[in-house]
Amino acid sequence: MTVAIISTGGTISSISDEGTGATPELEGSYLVDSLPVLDRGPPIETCEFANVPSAYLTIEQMSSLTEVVQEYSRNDDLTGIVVTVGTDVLEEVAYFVDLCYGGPTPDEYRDDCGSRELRA
Ligand SMILES: NC(=O)C[C@H](N)C(=O)O
Repeated sequence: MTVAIISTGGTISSISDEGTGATPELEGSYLVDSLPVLDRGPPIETCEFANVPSAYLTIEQMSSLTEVVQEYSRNDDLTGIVVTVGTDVLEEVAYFVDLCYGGPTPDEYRDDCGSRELRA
């Protein structure tokens, strides 16, 4: 069973630049490769959805993100779907996708596989 990680940008995907500050440039696959603890978990498939500060996500992009989540949720080979989003509008994106998703929701929430490291 595989976990899909859909990356959208935010500080977690950013590198520091003295002139422009933090700019999202790192892909989700880089984030996964940066966390060796994830090797202990299920295989991971990454989806580079966007690479923007979260406040730059448009309604259209959030709608597309919902469609991507819906598409992944139809894949029986997946055991989980993770969306990485910047913290500025994290709640708004989660609320939007939750309202528009309409698919099955997890019946179990787990706190393992390096999620503490991811939160850090
Ligand atoms: N911590 C963050 O990710 C903040 C960032 N400005 C964003 O929401 O994209």
